[in-house]
Amino acid sequence: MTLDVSTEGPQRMLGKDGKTEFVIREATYRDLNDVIAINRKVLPENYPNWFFVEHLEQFPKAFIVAEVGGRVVGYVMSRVEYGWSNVNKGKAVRRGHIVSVGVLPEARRLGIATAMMLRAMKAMKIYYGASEVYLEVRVSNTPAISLYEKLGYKIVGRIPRYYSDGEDAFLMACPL
Ligand SMILES: CC(=O)SCCNC(=O)CCNC(=O)[C@H](O)C(C)(C)COP(=O)(O)OP(=O)(O)OC[C@H]1O[C@@H](n2cnc3c(N)ncnc32)[C@H](O)[C@@H]1OP(=O)(O)O
Ligand SMILES: [Zn+2]
Repeated sequence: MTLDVSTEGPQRMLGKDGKTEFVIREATYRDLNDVIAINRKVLPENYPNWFFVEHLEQFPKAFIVAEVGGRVVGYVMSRVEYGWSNVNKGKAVRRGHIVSVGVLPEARRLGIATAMMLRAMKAMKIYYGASEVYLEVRVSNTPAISLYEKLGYKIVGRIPRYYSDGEDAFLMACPL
């Protein structure tokens, strides 16, 4: 997957329906209430407010939101860590971590998650020195798994009972 996307300023894009315009940009503090509301609406994995603030403070270039008609409809929250590679076993690397992704139901299948992910991945690489990126996803979450596969991620492991309801996670990773 090419990371041929800009990481500077707001980017206006056309949805896959050929008519919905959306904007991809870095999140600001003023977006956090919307981001938190979307997270609570679309995912069972929720976090205290400080967790969102901390990611925005530490990795602002890789905390991306999407807007349709001036309304925030999606987010990607990321971080970069130093740890064992999920791509080259035994090597310690700076690895990007996609912590949470969500798009409101009414704004799905337009390419918004794809565009936000590409921008977050490129930002992790060029601003924070990540050479690869990984994430966890529920083994039953077919839409998200196919999104990640299209972006070049591969399943590199399975984490038993990762989620609080007992479901396993796939560990997926992609070189940058
Ligand atoms: C690390 C984590 O956060 S894991 C959890 C991920 N988040 C969630 O599961 C929250 C609930 N789901 C969502 O918010 C959304 O459905 C997302 C984020 C998974 C996808 O957002 P979207 O903006 O709709 O994705 P986008 O339009 O870029 O889709 C890209 C590709 O992903 C795949 N995809 C997306 N949704 C679906 C679906 N419902 N069924 C099958 N494939 C899908 C398709 O391959 C799609 O390409 P296509 O539309 O050309 O077929
Ligand atoms: Zn994670």
